[in-house]
Amino acid sequence: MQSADFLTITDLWIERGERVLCKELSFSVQSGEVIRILGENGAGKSSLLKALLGTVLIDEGSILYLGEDITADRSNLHKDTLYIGHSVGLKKALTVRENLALYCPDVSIEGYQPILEELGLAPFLDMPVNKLSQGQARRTALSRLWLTQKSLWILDEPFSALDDQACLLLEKKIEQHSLAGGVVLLTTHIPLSSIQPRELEFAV
Ligand SMILES: Nc1ncnc2c1ncn2[C@@H]1O[C@H](COP(=O)(O)OP(=O)(O)OP(=O)(O)O)[C@@H](O)[C@H]1O
Repeated sequence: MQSADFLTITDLWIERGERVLCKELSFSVQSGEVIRILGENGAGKSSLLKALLGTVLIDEGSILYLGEDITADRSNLHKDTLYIGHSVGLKKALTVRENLALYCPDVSIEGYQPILEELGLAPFLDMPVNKLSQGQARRTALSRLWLTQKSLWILDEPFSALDDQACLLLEKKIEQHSLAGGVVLLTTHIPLSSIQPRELEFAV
């Protein structure tokens, strides 16, 4: 028996304000795929990611997750998804350690010391996020990719504010996730150097 697509998007129609962002958009995603959503500023890439998550309403169309229709109820998708959006989504008054404890309650931070060292976060664990640079805050948000186990990563501009070393580290992590059968949907305006995602042009 043929296994179901990881995601099947059919005839998606999204309007925001006065604009139609997409009409009858259909595509499917298989396990292990990395998909880069392409499009100019304002094309609707972030809106599409949010529509998949259910935080932007879709006007028409359907979304299947592993063969199950989740258009009306995304809870099964949410259980398996890690979303990191444009804003880093951290509690700014809390320290890096406190944020990680909040978002990754099941892990012992000490067990992840090597990756926190590699991400350059170890010296800042007890610093409030509002005292970090943008790149350090982005690294903190992205460390959840190492600290949690979710099959679907939805990453909106994950490379922004990162230096070359952190970009490479993130690309390597995305590649490992896909080799392990995970799925990554991402947007980025930054050229990628070591991974070649499937590209999905987003335009009306
Ligand atoms: N909260 C909102 N309410 C109404 N319209 C919005 C809202 N957020 C974004 N839009 C509109 O939706 C359209 C698509 O925006 P979106 O952020 O999805 O584009 P994008 O392709 O991700 O852009 P960028 O590359 O600049 O990040 C834009 O016309 C924008 O003005």
